[in-house]
Amino acid sequence: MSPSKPKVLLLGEIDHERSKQAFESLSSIADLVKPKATNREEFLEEARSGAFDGVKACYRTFGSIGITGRIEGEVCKVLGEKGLRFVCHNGAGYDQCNIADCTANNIRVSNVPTAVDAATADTAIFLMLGALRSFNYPLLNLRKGDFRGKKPPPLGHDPEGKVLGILGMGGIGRNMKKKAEAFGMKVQYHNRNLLSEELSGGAKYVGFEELLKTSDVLSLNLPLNKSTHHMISTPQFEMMKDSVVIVNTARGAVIDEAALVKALDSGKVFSCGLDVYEEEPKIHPGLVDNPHVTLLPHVGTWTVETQTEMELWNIGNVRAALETGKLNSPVPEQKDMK
Ligand SMILES: O=CC(=O)O
Repeated sequence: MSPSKPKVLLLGEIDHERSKQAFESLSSIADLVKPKATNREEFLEEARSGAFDGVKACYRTFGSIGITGRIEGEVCKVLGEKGLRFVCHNGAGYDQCNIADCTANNIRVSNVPTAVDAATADTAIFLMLGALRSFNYPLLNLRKGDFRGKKPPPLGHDPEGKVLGILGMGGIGRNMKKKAEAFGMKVQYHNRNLLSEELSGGAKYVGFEELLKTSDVLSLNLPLNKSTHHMISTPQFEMMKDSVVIVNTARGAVIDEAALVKALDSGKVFSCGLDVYEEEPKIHPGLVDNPHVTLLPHVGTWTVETQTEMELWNIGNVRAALETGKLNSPVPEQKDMK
């Protein structure tokens, strides 16, 4: 008798034709299963009932948090006991997964770097220009049939000659750096590690406080974890230049949203461009009601090309897990996991 195939659990949807086919092709080496559950309680019940016995790897999407809740605690324990060894997260930011809980249950986690870089950096540039130029205000007025608004739109600022401070110089930060230079900006960065000259592309490395004190625009391009939660709050805003512009395409909770609203209201922050929020899909009323800020609903990677590449990359992680027992892009916290 041939040994039974392992199972792959699909949490969320695969949307694009090429990736649907790539996922289906895994059926030659694994049985592909989906949950019936629609919330965490039902999901745990389904797992305990044996429906996921033999699941070795799972492919999960950002939206699947609606089915499972965060990948932490009981979910890790129950799935780990049932044999789950790999969680392949389709996204760069994997803050929905508690890596310590996964490690404790012998579950390895991967994310999707690189494929997200260009589209997220494009979004950051859009938000930066929108915020610098205060484009949202005239956009709103025009749509209300009030061409430039009763009051003329506030004058914006040119990117040319301004200093862009990038906090987190990974793939997205580096991609944004190149694009910002095309607008005549000078780029400096702060990162956990100093980058080689080749990787930094000549951007100046500065300490965290110097970045805050000397940047005209501050862009957040770093992951959310315990040490970056509310990294930007009132004391940090106080250190910044007057009329600074803030751009966030990383994760909302890197900024203390209430402190940002206060800094906008006091004029310390000229404007901001945000794609991410502390409690998505809720947004602080002080942001929604402010006509001058540029807001997007977490669509940084929302293009056909990028979504397809992300799905394919994530399927590549599932395949590698099944065929070699290793993930192509394990999360850094687990790089040394035996
Ligand atoms: O938010 C998008 C991602 O983490 O890839």
